[in-house]
Amino acid sequence: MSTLHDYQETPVTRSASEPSIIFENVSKTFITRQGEKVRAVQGLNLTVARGEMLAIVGQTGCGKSTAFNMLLGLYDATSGTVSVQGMDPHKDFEALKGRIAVVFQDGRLLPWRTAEQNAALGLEYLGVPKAERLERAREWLARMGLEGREKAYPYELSGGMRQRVGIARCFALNPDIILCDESFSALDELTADRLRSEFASIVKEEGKTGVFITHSIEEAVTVGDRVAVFRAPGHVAKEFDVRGDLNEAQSSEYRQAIRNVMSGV
Ligand SMILES: Nc1ncnc2c1ncn2[C@@H]1O[C@H](COP(=O)(O)OP(=O)(O)OP(=O)(O)O)[C@@H](O)[C@H]1O
Repeated sequence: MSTLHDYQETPVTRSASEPSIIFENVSKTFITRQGEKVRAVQGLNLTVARGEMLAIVGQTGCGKSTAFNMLLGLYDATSGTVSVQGMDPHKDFEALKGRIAVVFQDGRLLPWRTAEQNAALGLEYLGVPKAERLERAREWLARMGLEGREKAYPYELSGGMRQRVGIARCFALNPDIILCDESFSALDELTADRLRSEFASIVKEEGKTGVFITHSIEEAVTVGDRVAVFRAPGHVAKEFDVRGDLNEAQSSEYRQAIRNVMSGV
């Protein structure tokens, strides 16, 4: 008998306890240079509660990045509503600055800056004074195990260390929401495993809301409290509640169920 828990979507409410992120019947259509319409996202309904980590998994081209870019305010929805902490991320871009931080795949470090200067970059954009931003950057570098490497340049660091600097930069901002797009996929498996669990623990300890985009079912089940399986064009085919410690048999059952939904079985 199956032990899997399907996620029951709670009705969208507008209150103090309203979810941190809401997609309500969202669609995004691109017009190509040849004038063709591409429906990247269609009928997307999704909520992320405050303090929750949602993993989004789906095959290439199913609309994950488009949804992610709408959260960042880089794209406006063609129809429907995207709400981040009660604001429209596209229209209220300035107001949301500093509240959302992104961990990119390769750390996206500036090669001419030291680890601490890179970790302080987000705070610099927000206008935080130099002494304060470097102090916060150093605190987070230490927390990420990089004490003593503050003055190192990116070329002197391993891929895993560079990603740690990227994570330190993200947390130094003290954002409410953390977004990750394939953040650990460029690392070797062991380094990725370690960093992924450390990252997930810090997100929890700090009470942040997280959205984690990945192609990897394994990663989605490990990192997420909940896994939303996307299918093209950009909608949630099914959600799975995976919070709590899963034993190997349960984890394997979830992975298989997610694989089936991803591939449309
Ligand atoms: N700027 C754009 N102009 C036209 N079409 C686009 C644009 N961005 C994305 N698309 C199309 O929208 C669809 C969804 O793309 P998207 O990048 O969101 O998928 P994805 O799930 O993130 O894929 P991947 O996992 O490969 O990054 C694809 O068919 C893609 O070709």
